[in-house]
Amino acid sequence: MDNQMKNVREAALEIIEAVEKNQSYSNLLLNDTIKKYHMTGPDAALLTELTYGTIQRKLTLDYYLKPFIKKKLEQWVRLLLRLSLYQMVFLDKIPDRAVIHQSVEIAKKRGHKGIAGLVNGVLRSVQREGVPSLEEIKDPIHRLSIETSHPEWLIKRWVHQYGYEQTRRMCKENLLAPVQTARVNETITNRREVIEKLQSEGVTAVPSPVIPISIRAVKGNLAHTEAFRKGLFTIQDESSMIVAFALEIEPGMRVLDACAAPGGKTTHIAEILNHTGSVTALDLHAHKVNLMMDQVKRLHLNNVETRVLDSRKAGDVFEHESFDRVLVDAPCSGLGVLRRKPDIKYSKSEEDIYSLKSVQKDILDTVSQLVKPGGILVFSTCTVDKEENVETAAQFLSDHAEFTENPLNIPEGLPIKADRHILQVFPQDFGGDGFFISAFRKK
Ligand SMILES: C[S@@+](CC[C@H](N)C(=O)[O-])C[C@H]1O[C@@H](n2cnc3c(N)ncnc32)[C@H](O)[C@@H]1O
Repeated sequence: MDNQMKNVREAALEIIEAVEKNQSYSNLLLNDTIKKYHMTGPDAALLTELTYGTIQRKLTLDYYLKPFIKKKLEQWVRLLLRLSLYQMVFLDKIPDRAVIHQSVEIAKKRGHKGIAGLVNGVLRSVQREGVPSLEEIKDPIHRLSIETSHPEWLIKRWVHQYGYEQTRRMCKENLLAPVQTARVNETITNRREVIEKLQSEGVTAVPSPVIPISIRAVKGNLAHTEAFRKGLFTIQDESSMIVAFALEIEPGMRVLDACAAPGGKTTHIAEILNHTGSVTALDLHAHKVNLMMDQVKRLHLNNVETRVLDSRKAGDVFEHESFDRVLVDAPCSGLGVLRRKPDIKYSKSEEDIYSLKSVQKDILDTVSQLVKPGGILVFSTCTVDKEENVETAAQFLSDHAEFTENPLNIPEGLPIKADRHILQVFPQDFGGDGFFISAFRKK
């Protein structure tokens, strides 16, 4: 057990280092590491907690460590201290002396006796003296930035867009682990059957109070079940599930999903079509299109056609005005999914937001030509930034007189309301991702 725990911490340190060097995203590295070391239940859970927690709390941890670090440290030593402090300050289940012992062992193994002594000294001083108080930070923006570990530019931007209180609630929510939710595949089963089947496999799930086709996992991992392998559901965030409702799909329709991989919304649309009509699913990357095909097969769907294509070229490939519905679930900054991908908050910049906005505009301009008269175009993102969301949607309407606002059709159980054709979901609204949805109808 002791040895296993040490391995988990070393693995966590490796992931945090790779993320810090921008080598990959934390969620991808975490999955790869769990597979590589064949980690099971408790070890995988601890690795996830340590990795996400340390990344999520980076700015707070650095603030806490600052008074105890007197000289320049090698990067891995600083990260080891961050990882150790996360356990000492934010986790109750591991005694401080165990954390310090494990960290010193890692320092000895990777470095030398001197580094082990330094790690031991810093952590023992923190244990003795306690971490500095956040109350010492007078500026409210800077304090919120350190307290919730979001960069100051982002806090300023959100306060400007949504006010201080909404920003504070969003930043706090971004530190919590999201509940695992799944969309029931109603072409072959229903919510009650899925919940019973999961129960027989030792996984407890309950019906979602906000989305009629969603279940929420209470105990166990939905991904590791036979019910999942057999295609009874798709693991998907509840905010993402709202998008297909906004498309107002009817049987027999021809639908284009312009940015489709990994296929969460494509398969939802195909399920609503229930073996009628068709969904044409485009994505820029061949490997992602392959992943999408795996999902289509797993869910036993027969009405999805995939294609590797830059949707900015879709106007040359498909007949104009030939789709009843077009979805642009656009590439975006991802600032609505910081609970799942905490590293995004440190890697994205304001320039990224403006360049993504320009890609979003180009995709919308092209694929809007493919919408039939009377058809609906939905534009969605998993971000909360106004520039990428309401601004892109407003610009689209002002550039395209042939489109008008289409009032949003969303599930009644949601505790939030659309503002005519626009819906901004915040992570704190009902525990779903931060998400934006807008709908337009071609005149
Ligand atoms: C937000 S994700 C889509 C998520 C997907 N709709 C789902 O629900 O699973 C955006 C996708 O757009 C793809 N993409 C980015 N630029 C594109 C372009 N110009 N044409 C087509 N796909 C693009 C990315 O590869 C990425 O898979």
